[in-house]
Amino acid sequence: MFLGTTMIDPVILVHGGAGDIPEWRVPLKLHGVRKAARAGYNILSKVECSALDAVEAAVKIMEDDEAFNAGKGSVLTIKGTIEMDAIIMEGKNLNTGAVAGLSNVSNPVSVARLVMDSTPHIFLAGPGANAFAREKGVPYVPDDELITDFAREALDDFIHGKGEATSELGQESKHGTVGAVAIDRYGHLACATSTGGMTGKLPGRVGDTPLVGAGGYCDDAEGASSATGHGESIAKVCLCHHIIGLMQSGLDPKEATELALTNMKNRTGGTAGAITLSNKGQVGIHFNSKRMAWAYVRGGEVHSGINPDEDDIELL
Ligand SMILES: NC(=O)C[C@H](N)C(=O)O
Repeated sequence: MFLGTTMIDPVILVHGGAGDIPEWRVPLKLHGVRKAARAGYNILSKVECSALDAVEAAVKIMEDDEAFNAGKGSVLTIKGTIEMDAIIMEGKNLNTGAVAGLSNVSNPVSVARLVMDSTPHIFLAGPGANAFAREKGVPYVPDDELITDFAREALDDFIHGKGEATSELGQESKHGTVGAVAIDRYGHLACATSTGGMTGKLPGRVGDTPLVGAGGYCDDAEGASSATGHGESIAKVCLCHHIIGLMQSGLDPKEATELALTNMKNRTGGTAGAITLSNKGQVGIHFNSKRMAWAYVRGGEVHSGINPDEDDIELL
């Protein structure tokens, strides 16, 4: 409900993927997540702001940045092709849009938004998702323009390496899925997540990212969460829904995010990270991978980090 009065301070929190990120990629990742968080906050600062617009804008910035495994810079299937997955969700009414196996578009998150806004469905996959993007006039981008040298090298390393698709170890770790959660001044929450998946995945493989409750979940009654990491593990435990459920039983977002990730690791052996916001604007950030780039903006401050227990603060 649009109340027209300030209820809480808006917050946007983003991640740029969990993984074994090499040292030389750290500055690129931090630059990208800070830029995305600032762009999202810029939208939240407007009077007629919406958390939904803010998470879409922040994710688009990271999809356009080839330092991340989403949009341009997406990792490749074993056949050398691009198949991208994305989700967007609105906490006010649980409206959701998702796509899987998308190619030839720069911003899968915006196609997910179109699924949400202009179809009676929540999820389009494969040829249907691609045809839908064309019907909606989403600009066609040759996949060659989305494929980077890093993605090609990562696939090459994968093919000559250990031969198991991973999301957070080895070559693929040069890149990271992206995600955002936000709360606007009216108390509405939104989340969005976008990825190229895992290097060397089988064509047709769908990970956690576009699955409601796995790669993202939000409900104004509690909070919003977005995940990154080993997709099969995240999906098996419906990680984001689990986090929100733990908050419902009284944990704060930090405790809920940490406990859900520990439970996931214990049950599946996989590692991941997640970012969470409560409906009061409290932040939860945790990862059991080596690193996860994240940033959030609240008030006049931009917080960011990539190593455990890091929190750098800049003025907006
Ligand atoms: N890097 C990632 O977060 C990958 C993504 N979760 C997937 O498995 O598709």
